Amino acid sequence: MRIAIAADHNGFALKARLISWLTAHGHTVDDRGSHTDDTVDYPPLCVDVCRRVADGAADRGIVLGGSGLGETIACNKIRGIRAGLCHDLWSTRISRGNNDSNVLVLAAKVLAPEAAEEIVGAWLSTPFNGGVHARRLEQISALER
Ligand SMILES: O=P(O)(O)OC[C@H]1O[C@@H](O)[C@H](O)[C@@H]1O
Repeated sequence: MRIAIAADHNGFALKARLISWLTAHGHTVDDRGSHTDDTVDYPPLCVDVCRRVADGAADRGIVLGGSGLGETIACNKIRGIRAGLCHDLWSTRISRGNNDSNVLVLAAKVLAPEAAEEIVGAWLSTPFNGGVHARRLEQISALER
């Protein structure tokens, strides 16, 4: 998949590790920054990744922050984005299977690097279940109109 990824100062180190993991697993990664661990505001980074997903320039997006909470709020402001903050495999599978999330948000201050890799792997491989969930997603999409 073509994956756009970004992180603020809190997620900078984990982003580098995940880029290596994603590349090793055959994905094409578009690193949207930040490129240093200097303190930065995360909303523009979220917008950049999410616009690439919404426009079709990327298949999926991954955003990393400290808690991931602000990033999730920002990402879900972008039309067409379904961003899920995932701390474990259960929520990751729900995020894909029920919510068809197209942006994964990770909390660098919560997750061990190995857990983050495991979550990314599950998120990329779990299909959307459709059915009743498609109807609910359409109800959510209607909120954007
Ligand atoms: O590190 P500081 O600037 O205190 O807070 C930024 C974090 O606040 C949270 O919403 C985000 O997860 C972001 O990473």
